[in-house]
Amino acid sequence: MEQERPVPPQALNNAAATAELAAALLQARQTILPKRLGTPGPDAAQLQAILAAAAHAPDHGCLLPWRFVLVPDAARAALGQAFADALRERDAQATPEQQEQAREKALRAPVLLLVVVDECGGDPEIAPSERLVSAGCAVQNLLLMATALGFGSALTSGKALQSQALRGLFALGEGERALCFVSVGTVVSRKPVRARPVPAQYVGTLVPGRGVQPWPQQGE
Ligand SMILES: Cc1cc2nc3c(=O)[nH]c(=O)nc-3n(C[C@H](O)[C@H](O)[C@H](O)COP(=O)(O)O)c2cc1C
Repeated sequence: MEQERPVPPQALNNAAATAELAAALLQARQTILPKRLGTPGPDAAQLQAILAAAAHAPDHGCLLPWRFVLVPDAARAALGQAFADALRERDAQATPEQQEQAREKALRAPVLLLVVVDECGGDPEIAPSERLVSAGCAVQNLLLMATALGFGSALTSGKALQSQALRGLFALGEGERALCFVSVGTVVSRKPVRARPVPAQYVGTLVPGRGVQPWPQQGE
């Protein structure tokens, strides 16, 4: 298997330019739902770059507790059937129209991946929550690389992920959990970007004796 060549340190020696580029990339990513993603999808080299980005996620214990399963065109009908079966697992009265709607969800976006996390294999000291964080980081890397290559992307979830139909189709092991799907493709249309929270909304400062106080503190 081809190893990635390490980036020479001098490639990142202009911190200001690198930060500006990183901020632009982060800010460019927004969810583009699968129904808004069309062809062309990434070519083989682009898909390789997107998938390779995941490997740069932090991974406590280097367990590689997550994996991705590509769902190519030839497997979309089977996934659609699993979605319809999952619906019937939850609702035996689901109408044929509802089942068809469920099936149709498998046909969107040129690239579709299932994210799977292994919650208990390997070192039992590494908790499921840490594995989920690692998986989240891997997914974000993948989304950012897709964005950098000019593609739109989205995560989608739903009750079908826990269904026997889907678990069976993907042959998930006992300790494995299907986290979400990742879709990638060309942006056909997009919604306006959403307002982002600012750090003051999600950052506090620990002040011994006074608990967690707002950030920034006065004078900071
Ligand atoms: C694990 C996960 C699952 C998601 N599943 C869905 C989904 O099923 N349907 C959906 O519309 N958005 C889904 N989203 C996307 C969020 O709705 C989206 O990230 C949010 O609206 C913020 O938009 P942004 O990604 O453009 O910042 C999911 C996001 C995450 C992290």
